[in-house]
Amino acid sequence: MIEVSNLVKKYGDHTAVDHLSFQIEKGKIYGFLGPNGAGKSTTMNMITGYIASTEGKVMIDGYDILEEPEAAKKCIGYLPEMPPLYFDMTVLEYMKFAADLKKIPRNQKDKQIKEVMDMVKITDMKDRLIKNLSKGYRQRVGLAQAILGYPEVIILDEPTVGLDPKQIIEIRDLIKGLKQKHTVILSSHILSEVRAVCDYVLIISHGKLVASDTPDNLERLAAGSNSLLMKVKGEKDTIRKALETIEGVTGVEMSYDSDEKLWKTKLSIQENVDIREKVFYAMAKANCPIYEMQVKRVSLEDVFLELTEGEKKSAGKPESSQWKPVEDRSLEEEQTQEEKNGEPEKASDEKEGDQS
Ligand SMILES: Nc1ncnc2c1ncn2[C@@H]1O[C@H](COP(=O)(O)OP(=O)(O)OP(=O)(O)O)[C@@H](O)[C@H]1O
Repeated sequence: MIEVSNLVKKYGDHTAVDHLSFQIEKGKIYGFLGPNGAGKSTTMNMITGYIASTEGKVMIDGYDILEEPEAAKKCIGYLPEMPPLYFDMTVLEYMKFAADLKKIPRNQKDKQIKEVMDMVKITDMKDRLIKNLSKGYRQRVGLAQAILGYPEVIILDEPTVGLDPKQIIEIRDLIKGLKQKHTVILSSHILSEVRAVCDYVLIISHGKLVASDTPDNLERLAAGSNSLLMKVKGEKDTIRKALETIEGVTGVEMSYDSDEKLWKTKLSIQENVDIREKVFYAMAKANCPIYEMQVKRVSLEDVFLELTEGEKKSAGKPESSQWKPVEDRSLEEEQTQEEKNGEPEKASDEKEGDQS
């Protein structure tokens, strides 16, 4: 359906997207996941033909987005990060305007507008000016224009950003419903969103694709680092020896908690092996009572944190997950870069004409 090959976008010296290649198959929801500034919006803007790539190719249903933009764009509905809405139009006026831009045949126009407005539940708001809508409703209107024309692929850039929890749930449900008839690609820096909505995840960091798989497989792949955390009373060597003989244990780390007078013990264990019972009997046999035992499974969050934690580390597997919250990253720094390299891009309203 979509084939992205060796896609590169440079803003001056800064490489925002760095040789990205991936394929999107029909009928699934894909999550494009990465911290702020990872290059998600830039990639989506290139896939949808909003901006040109520096290198590489995007094919949509066999059409090159730059060489045959009209045919390629017919297959795509796009909700950019800043929905291109005209605030002085009513919802219905805007929907008609969007339908005209998409060249929806006259005999289908009213029917489709009604269907789509019903689908995203904005019919009650049809006569309201867009500037008087809440952010959640504006997002629905943006989503509605993306769905109009029933394109095969719907691309949503951070569709729930800035919404309240109730609106987030509603928009997520709407997105899940789209899967029946469309392929959906959504970008997000929110893991729980991707976990809740997507069948397949593409993790991007510093413009590079660092992992792509189903959420379950990503967790399973990283599950080699599953571990069992314990607090045990007894002699260090006795505990260690007893634990090391247990089948499935691949490593034992111990540190003494002098307050509790217990050994804090971390067992590395093989994937899919439950050794709790063996550990219990081994410790009982060694006369070393267990005070606490907890299995620590790798979550998608751990995978994400490991993969996106730093450019230097992203090639290998970092030891820890000292994630710097994305909100803390220096926006100022990015803006300076933007100003420095200053490749002029159109304002969001000007991009309206490109929506198809
Ligand atoms: N027009 C531009 N000029 C210069 N640099 C840009 C421009 N647009 C984006 N960048 C830079 O490219 C990098 C990737 O930005 P992009 O917006 O694609 O990231 P993102 O993953 O979508 O992040 P966010 O979630 O914050 O939108 C950032 O460092 C950003 O500052």
